[in-house]
Amino acid sequence: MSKELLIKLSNVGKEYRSLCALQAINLELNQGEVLGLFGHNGAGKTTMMKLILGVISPTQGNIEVLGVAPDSKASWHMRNQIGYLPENVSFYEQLTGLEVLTYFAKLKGFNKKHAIALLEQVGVAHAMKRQVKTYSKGMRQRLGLAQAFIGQPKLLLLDEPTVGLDPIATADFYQTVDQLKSQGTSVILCSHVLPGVEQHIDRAMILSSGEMLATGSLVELRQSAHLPVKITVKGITDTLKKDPLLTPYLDQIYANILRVPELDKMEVLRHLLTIPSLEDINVEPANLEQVYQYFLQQPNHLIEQTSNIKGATA
Ligand SMILES: Nc1ncnc2c1ncn2[C@@H]1O[C@H](COP(=O)(O)OP(=O)(O)OP(=O)(O)O)[C@@H](O)[C@H]1O
Repeated sequence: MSKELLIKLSNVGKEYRSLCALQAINLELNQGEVLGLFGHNGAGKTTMMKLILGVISPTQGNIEVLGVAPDSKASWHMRNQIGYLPENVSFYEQLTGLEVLTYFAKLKGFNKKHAIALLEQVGVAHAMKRQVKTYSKGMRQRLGLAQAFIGQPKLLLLDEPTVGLDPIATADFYQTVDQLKSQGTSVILCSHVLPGVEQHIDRAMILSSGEMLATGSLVELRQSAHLPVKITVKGITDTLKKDPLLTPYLDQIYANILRVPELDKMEVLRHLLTIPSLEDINVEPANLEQVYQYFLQQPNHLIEQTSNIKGATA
C-alpha cells in the first residue's frame, strides 16, 4: 500500500525584507517518516517549520501540507491533525499543568481525561495540580511535548524537543517518537544535539544560511560524503604495520585504528578475521555529527552566517 504524502515543498523560499532565510527547498515527507532538520543558529529551521504550519507564507515556491496550502483558508481542518512544539515553549504561568493541557486539549476537541493520560506519559502527572510558574525548565518542556502530542497528530513538528530534558526524559521522548512513527505519525524535528538522534530518524536535511546542503538517509549521506568506517582492532598492531592490504588504511596517529572507505570495508574485515592473533574488533561507521561537520565544511558552504543578507540593510 502506498504511503500518504503529507508534506510537499517545491522550490520554497522565504525572504524577510532583504534577508533570505530560506531558498530553493524541496522536500517530500510521507506518512510515518521522521525527518531530522539540522543547521547552525539562523540556518532557517524554524522558518521552515513556520512555513509548514502556515504561520508565515513563502515568498517563492509552493507548499502543500495534508493536501492544502497551509497558509490558505482551506487549511483550518488540517490544523487539528498537526502537533507543534515551538522553540522556547511558554505557557500561562498562573494555570496548573493540568489546566494548561486541558485547555489545549479542548481546543483540539479532546477532554481532560486525554490531558491527564498525556501528563502521565511525559512524567509530569505528579505536578499537574501545581502552577506552571513552579515548574522547572525540563518540566515545562515535558508539558510542551504533552501539548504537541494531543490527539495523536498525523504530523508532528518539534523545534528543539530535547532542550532541558534529562537523559531519561530524552530517552522516553525518543521512545514516544518511535511509537508514534510506528502508528503512522510523520515527524520533523530539529535539534542541535546530534548524538542520540540518528537511530530515530529516517532522513536528515542539513541547512546552512537558508540553503539545503544535503538531504537523505544517514547511509546515503555517509556515502555521498565518502566518510570512512573506523575499525579498531586489538592484538594485531604489529601485523597491521607489515600487511600491505591493511597499511594504506592505518590511522596516522593510532596504531590500532584503520580508516576504511565503505566500499573496501567487507574486504578488510574478511582479511582481518583471518589473522589468528586478532583478539577484538570494533566497527564504527561515521556518525551524524561527523556527517554534519563534513557537509558544513565543504568549501562552497564556508559562508558566514550573515551571508544570507542580500544587498542592502535588512
Ligand atoms: N520575523 C523575522 N524577521 C526578520 N528576520 C527573521 C525573522 N525570523 C527569522 N529571521 C531570520 O531568518 C534567519 C533564519 O532564522 P530561523 O529562526 O529560521 O533559524 P534557525 O535555524 O531556527 O535558528 P536557531 O537554531 O537559532 O533557532 C535568521 O537569520 C533570522 O534572523
